[in-house]
Amino acid sequence: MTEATPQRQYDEAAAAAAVEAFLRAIGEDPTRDGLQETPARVARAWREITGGLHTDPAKHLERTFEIDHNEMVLVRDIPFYSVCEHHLLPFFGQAHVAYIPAGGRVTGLSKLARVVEGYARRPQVQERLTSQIADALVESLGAKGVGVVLSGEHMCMTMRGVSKPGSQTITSALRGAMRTNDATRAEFMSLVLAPNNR
Ligand SMILES: Nc1nc2c(ncn2[C@@H]2O[C@H](COP(=O)(O)OP(=O)(O)OP(=O)(O)O)[C@@H](O)[C@H]2O)c(=O)[nH]1
Ligand SMILES: [Zn+2]
Repeated sequence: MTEATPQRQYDEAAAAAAVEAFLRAIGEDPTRDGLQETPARVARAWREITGGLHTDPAKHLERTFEIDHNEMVLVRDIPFYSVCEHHLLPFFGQAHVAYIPAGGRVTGLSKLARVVEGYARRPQVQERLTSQIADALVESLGAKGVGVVLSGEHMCMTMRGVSKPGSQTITSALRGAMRTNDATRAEFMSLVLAPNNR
C-alpha cells in the first residue's frame, strides 16, 4: 500500500510567523533591512519544497497506454531535490526508475519523473523516498518488476556535522522480477551504471 496522503493543508501565514520567530531565535533581527520580507519569502518557497505533501503522486500513473512492450523501461538520471526530515536540510541527486510492464500496460515517461518529484517534495529520508517510488509503480501499474536507485548528497553531512562533502548515499528498491530474477536485476544494474552516450 502506498502511504496515505497527509490531509493537512499548507498554512503560509503560520509558516511565515514561524520563520520570523526562528530568525529571532538564532539572534537575528527580522525587522532589519534585508530580512523584512524573508519570512513571507521563505514561506512561499517552502510551499513549493513541501508541495508533494498535499498530493498523491501515484495518481500520475492512472493514465496508461497499451503498447506491445513487455520488457524493461528505464528512465535514468532524473534529478530530484528533497529535504531530510532530521535537519530540514536539502538532499539531492539523481533517480533511476525502471519497470517491466504487465500486459503491455505502460505509463508516459514523464509520469515516472512526476512520481519521483511528488514523493521528493516532502520531509523525507532517502530510503523511504526510494521505497515509495517503487511501491507506487507496483501498485498503480501492476508492473511485473520495478527497480529504483537513488544517489543523493545530503547537506546535513556536508555543510555541518560530519562534514563530508561529495559523499553519495545510494539506495535501491527492487520489486518482483527485478528482485527475484538474477538476469533481470543484472540488466537493470548494468543500464543504471552504463556510461552516458552523449
Ligand atoms: N538513514 C538516513 N539517515 C539520514 C538521512 N538524512 C539524514 N540522515 C541522518 O540522520 C541522522 C540523525 O542523527 P542524530 O544523531 O539524531 O542527529 P545529529 O546529532 O544532527 O547527527 P550528525 O548529523 O551525526 O551530527 C544523521 O546520522 C544523518 O546523517 C536519510 O535520508 N536516511
Ligand atoms: Zn539531515
